[in-house]
Formats: sequence, C-alpha cells, structure tokens
Amino acid sequence: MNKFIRSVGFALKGLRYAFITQLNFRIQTSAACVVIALGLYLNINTQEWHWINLCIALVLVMELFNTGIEALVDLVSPQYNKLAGHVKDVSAAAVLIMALFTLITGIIIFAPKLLLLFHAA
Ligand SMILES: Nc1ncnc2c1ncn2[C@@H]1O[C@H](COP(=O)(O)OP(=O)(O)OP(=O)(O)O)[C@@H](O)[C@H]1O
Repeated sequence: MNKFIRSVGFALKGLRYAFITQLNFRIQTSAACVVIALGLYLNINTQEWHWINLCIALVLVMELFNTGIEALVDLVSPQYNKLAGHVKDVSAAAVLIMALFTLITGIIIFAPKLLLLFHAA
C-alpha cells in the first residue's frame, strides 16, 4: 500500500511539473474546465459526456507524453541533432492531431446546441 501511495505521489509530481513548465498544458487544462462547464450548462447527454471525457483525457495524456519526450530529448541530445528535432516534431504532431480531433468533436456536440440557444434568444 505504501508503494502504491508513493507511486501516486510521483505521478502527482509529474502532473505538477507539466503544469508549472508547460504553457500548453495550462491552456489545455483551462479549456477542459470551460468545456465541462459548457457541458453542464447545455445539459449534454451521457454519450456526449463519454466523448468529451475521452477527448479531454487524451489531449492531456498526449501533452504529458510530449512533455516527457521533450525532457528526454533535451537530456539525451542537448546539442542540435536532426533526429532529436524529428522526435520532438513527431511528438508535437501527435498532440496536434488529438487537439484537432477534440475540436471537431466539440463542434459536433456543442455547435447545434449553441445555435439553438442563440436562435431562441
Ligand atoms: N536538440 C535539438 N536538435 C534539433 N532540433 C531541436 C532540438 N531541440 C529542439 N529542436 C527543434 O525545435 C523545436 C522546438 O523545440 P522546443 O524544445 O522548444 O519544443 P517546444 O515544443 O517549444 O517545447 P516547450 O513546449 O517546452 O516550449 C522542436 O520541435 C524541434 O524542431
């Protein structure tokens, strides 16, 4: 049990590191809070919540992996190295793909509800 609590502590340390050092992680966390608030306000259904939760979790997980990979590249290759650059670029591309998927999912779920709301007003 002690080992488990220690592991959770290390994971929280990782979260704290990403939050403090990565502007993108802070932006993504704030955006997630806004989306959750919007979901509550617009009373989205269970299935829609599943998609939103999945997107939020995956964007944050991708950003955490990206942060870890960046740190590892800086450790292994502090000097300019073409391959090191590719590793960082590919890692950033993974975050971008997930962010685009999330944006599209958000539009599919929220746009019709927001349009209805504005039309009703
Ligand atoms: N050691 C390196 N060798 C070659 N190119 C690098 C190296 N480090 C960074 N680069 C290039 O510079 C880009 C930006 O790198 P950087 O480490 O600033 O990433 P970042 O995404 O801006 O990180 P952060 O989110 O911490 O600001 C990389 O995507 C890569 O193309």
